[in-house]
Amino acid sequence: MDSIGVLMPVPMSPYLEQELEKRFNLLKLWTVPQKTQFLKDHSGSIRAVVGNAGNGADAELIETLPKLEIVASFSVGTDKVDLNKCREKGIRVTNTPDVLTDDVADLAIGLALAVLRRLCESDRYVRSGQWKKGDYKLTTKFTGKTVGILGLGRIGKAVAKRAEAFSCPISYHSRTEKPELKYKYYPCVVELASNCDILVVVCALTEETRHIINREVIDALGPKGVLINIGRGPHVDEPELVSALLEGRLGGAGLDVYENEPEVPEQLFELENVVLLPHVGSDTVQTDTAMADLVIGNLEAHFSNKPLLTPVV
Ligand SMILES: O=CC(=O)O
Repeated sequence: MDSIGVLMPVPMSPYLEQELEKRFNLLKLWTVPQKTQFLKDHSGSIRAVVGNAGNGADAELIETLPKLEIVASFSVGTDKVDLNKCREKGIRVTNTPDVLTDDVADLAIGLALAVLRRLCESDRYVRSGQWKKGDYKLTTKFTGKTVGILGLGRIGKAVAKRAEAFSCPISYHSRTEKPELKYKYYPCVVELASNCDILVVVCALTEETRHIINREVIDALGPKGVLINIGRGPHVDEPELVSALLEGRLGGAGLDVYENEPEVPEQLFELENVVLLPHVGSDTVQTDTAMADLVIGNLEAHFSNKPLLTPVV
């Protein structure tokens, strides 16, 4: 398979690069200065693109690569891949579900604890020597808080399971009710937000879920409510979130994702009821390896005419 051109637009995992290089002709687009010319020069040999949560394969890239057969995303979300264009052209698409579920769900709970118990702020309190002048203030209990989950797929269910261990009543909103689950279903997001203390956003980003967290939902969550976003930045109307936090209309937020990554609204930097992470939901050594192995498994299956391991298209 070493003559097969595999295009990687951005760096994502040294282990993945190393393993791809052992098997394919890996073309690292970020290392070349003249990207358009490079793509033209290699358009006859590039048969696969390996994208990620930030850089997938848009219609323009797909059109540039006439020999493209598969987009193997190093991510569970495929919102940066033009799925319709892929369907139209018979290009296969794969992602990396399941292997990252635990890490992302763990992080959701970590963010909720960090916001309510002010973990980052109290860490800064110790480091800056302020403890010597007096005790840190009281914070808010997490155990028993009502957790609302927006999107009860694999990761949503894993968040629910973890939150249950903290005695949190669970409710959710998703496109359809899941009667086999014992959690309370709300057919509308505003209702879910009005009836929970912590709202965790974990659904897929689609045209229907873009800005699903708007002013009405934020106000329904209210001055004691906490928003946790481990889904995608564009799920949230970010200027509305920022003004709600600045005006005290929302109790707090734990964010791993933003509308224009890596840009983060600077007004949030001063707020101690906000915890900001740089989109690291699945970024552990163990999961990086498992995701990379899945990307390679999908590419090897495709180029040996075997069924894909985790097909999306
Ligand atoms: O954001 C990360 C992913 O989609 O895997």
